[in-house]
Amino acid sequence: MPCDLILALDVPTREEAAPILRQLRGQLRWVKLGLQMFTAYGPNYVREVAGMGFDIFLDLKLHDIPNTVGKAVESLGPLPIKMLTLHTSGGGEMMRFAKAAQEKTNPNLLLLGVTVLTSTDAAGLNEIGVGVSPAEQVARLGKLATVSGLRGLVCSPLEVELLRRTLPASTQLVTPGIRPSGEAGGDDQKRVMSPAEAARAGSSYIVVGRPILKAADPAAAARAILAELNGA
Ligand SMILES: O=c1ccn([C@@H]2O[C@H](COP(=O)(O)O)[C@@H](O)[C@H]2O)c(=O)[nH]1
Repeated sequence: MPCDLILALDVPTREEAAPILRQLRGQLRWVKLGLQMFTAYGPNYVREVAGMGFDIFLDLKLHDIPNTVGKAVESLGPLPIKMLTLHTSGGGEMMRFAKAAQEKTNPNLLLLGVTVLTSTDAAGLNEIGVGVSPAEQVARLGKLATVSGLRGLVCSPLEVELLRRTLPASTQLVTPGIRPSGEAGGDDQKRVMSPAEAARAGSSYIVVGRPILKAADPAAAARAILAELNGA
C-alpha cells in the first residue's frame, strides 16, 4: 500500500515557510496547515498555499458541541482543502453533524477523526480518567468514528496494524508521531515510529514536522523521507 508524506508546516511566519515551499514545489504533494499558521494568517493563507499547487490538510482538530462543529465545517467547506481534522472524543453526534456539513459543502473533503494524540501515553490517558491503554482507546474511538461516517483517522503508527485488522480496508490512516530514529526523545511525541516502519505498518500518510523543519536543509530532509517511503 503506498504511503505519502505530509509536511506539517508548523513555523511562526509565512516568510519562514516561503523558501521551504518554494524548494519543495513539484516534489512534495501534501502540506498540513495547523493551529499555528491558521491562527496567524487564516483562510487566505490556505488559498495561497493551495494556489502554489500543494494539496492542503487543514489540521484544526475541531471539538465542540455538534451544532458548532457542523457550522464550522460548513464555513470551512468552500476552502481549497482536501483533509480536515476533528476530535473523535467529541462523540458520535458531533461527528455526524460534521459529516453532514462536509457532504453539503465539500463532498470531496476527507474528514479525519483524531483518536488519541501521539503525544499521549498510558499515563496521560490515566491522568484524564481514561483507564485503558492508548491502543484500546484508539480502537474504540476508531470504531465510533467509522460508524459515524468518517473514512479517515489520525493515530500513531503503533496502532495502524490493529486498526487495519478491524476497520474497512479503504480507511485512510494518517500517522504523525514520526521520528527518523524511530525513538521518542527530547520532545513531546510519545508514540512514535520511523517513516519506513510506519509505511510498512500500513499508514496511508505520515505527517512530519520538526524532523524536517529543524534540519539544516529542510527541503533535503523532506526529500530523504520521500526516498525512504519509496524504498519501504
Ligand atoms: O495525534 C496527533 C495529531 C496531530 N499531530 C500534528 O502532527 C504534527 C507533528 O509534528 P512533529 O513536529 O513531527 O511532531 C503537528 O503539527 C501536530 O499538531 C500530532 O503530532 N499528533
